[in-house]
Amino acid sequence: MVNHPFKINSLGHLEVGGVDTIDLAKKYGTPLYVYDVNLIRQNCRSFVETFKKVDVKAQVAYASKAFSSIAILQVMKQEGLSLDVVSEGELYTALQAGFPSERIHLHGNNKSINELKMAIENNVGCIVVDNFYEIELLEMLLKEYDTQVDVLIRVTPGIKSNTHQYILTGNEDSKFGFDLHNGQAEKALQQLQNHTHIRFKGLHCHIGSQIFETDRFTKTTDILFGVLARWKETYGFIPEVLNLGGGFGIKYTENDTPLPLNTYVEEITVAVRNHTKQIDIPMPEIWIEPGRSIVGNAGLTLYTVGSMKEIPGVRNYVSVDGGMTDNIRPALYQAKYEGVLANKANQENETVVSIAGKCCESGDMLIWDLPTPKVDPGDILAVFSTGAYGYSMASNYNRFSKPAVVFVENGIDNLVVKRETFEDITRFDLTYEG
Ligand SMILES: Cc1ncc(COP(=O)(O)O)c(C=O)c1O
Ligand SMILES: N[C@@H](CCCC[NH3+])C(=O)O
Repeated sequence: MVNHPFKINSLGHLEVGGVDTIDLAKKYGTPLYVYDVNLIRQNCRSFVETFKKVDVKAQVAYASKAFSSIAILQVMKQEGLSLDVVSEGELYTALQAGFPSERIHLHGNNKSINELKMAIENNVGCIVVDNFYEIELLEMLLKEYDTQVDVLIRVTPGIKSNTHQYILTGNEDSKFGFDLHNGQAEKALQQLQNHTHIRFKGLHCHIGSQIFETDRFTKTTDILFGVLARWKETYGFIPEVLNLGGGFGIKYTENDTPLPLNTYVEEITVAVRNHTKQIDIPMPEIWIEPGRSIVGNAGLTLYTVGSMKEIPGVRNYVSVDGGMTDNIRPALYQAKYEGVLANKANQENETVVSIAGKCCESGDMLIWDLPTPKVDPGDILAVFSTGAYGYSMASNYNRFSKPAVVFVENGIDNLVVKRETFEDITRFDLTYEG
């Protein structure tokens, strides 16, 4: 019944990391994000250990946009990962978590002077340069600081993947990166090679998110190496680093059939190794940037069921105490989720309901057509695979407060992000007397 990596305990309740979710709901309230830290660690280790097994120098950079908080970044640090940040806020959080700055990579298609300064002042390991304006800013700042930085350039290979249009990034018509085919990437190379303040290390490319086919990644390496072969001949350029981004798909519903994480690493490595042999260059370091595949399936959200509306012959709406404010993905990408009544996890399904949120929007739906046992007010609904892009994309729409986040590991639960209070909601508001 629970086709996700969680157990049902002897009380018939859903259990995460050895802790009863009903106890968690009572202790911390709902909505509540719950993470199985052991699963997060397993996901990290799948990537790291596979790179070791195939004997490739690598960095696995957790894409912190998927879920950033001090506690999760401490876990990533413990696991020896690197980190992808895309803003001052994400960088600040990483520094607060004590994350080693030399393993932090700064991204962004419109980095501000302040972001670049913060990165330089904190000696981040790498800046992934996205456009010509950024090159100008970076040159100016590095001269001012009289220092050097490692740089990759982000390129768009012109590849389409089978995913939602909003989470495609490697196509030609993208706001990200230098186009590989129209000469932009080559012009960037000419500007950066042999630069006095920029140590130009190689290429970065991220083709999109929630991708299941490894052939999209191998096709990307074909395209990159087509260009690298030419750059070797023309400019003598040999990349030290190749960053192939993240985007490895996870299971949200039974229709998703993700590959084991090691498969992506193995196939990417084979493709890169073959190409390096063909064009006779040393194997570069391979960097990847998984976000969703590290935290997505390790997280779930608990809600309390409230009102219900039955429209005979049409639909049964069941409303919960959260919604698009804690999970925007169904409204934004028509994303599908599965869930169970956590307090009735071993009962037979006997009805089909649609789970509505509390916001004043008809589109505020979390799940359409979920088979469940008989639903009663007060039941606890667990929605699976909400660990990525749930909390990080949460909002205060309708002035709902953002939920708390709890980590569970080896039967012990820890609050790692507090629930927002009403005072938090109004903390920036100033009075106006007219
Ligand atoms: C540059 C970059 N790297 C990594 C990621 C992480 O993607 P995912 O969470 O799908 O692994 C993203 C998001 O799509 C991204 O834009
Ligand atoms: N936020 C998106 C993915 C975009 C990732 C960043 N490029 C999601 O929820 O699927």
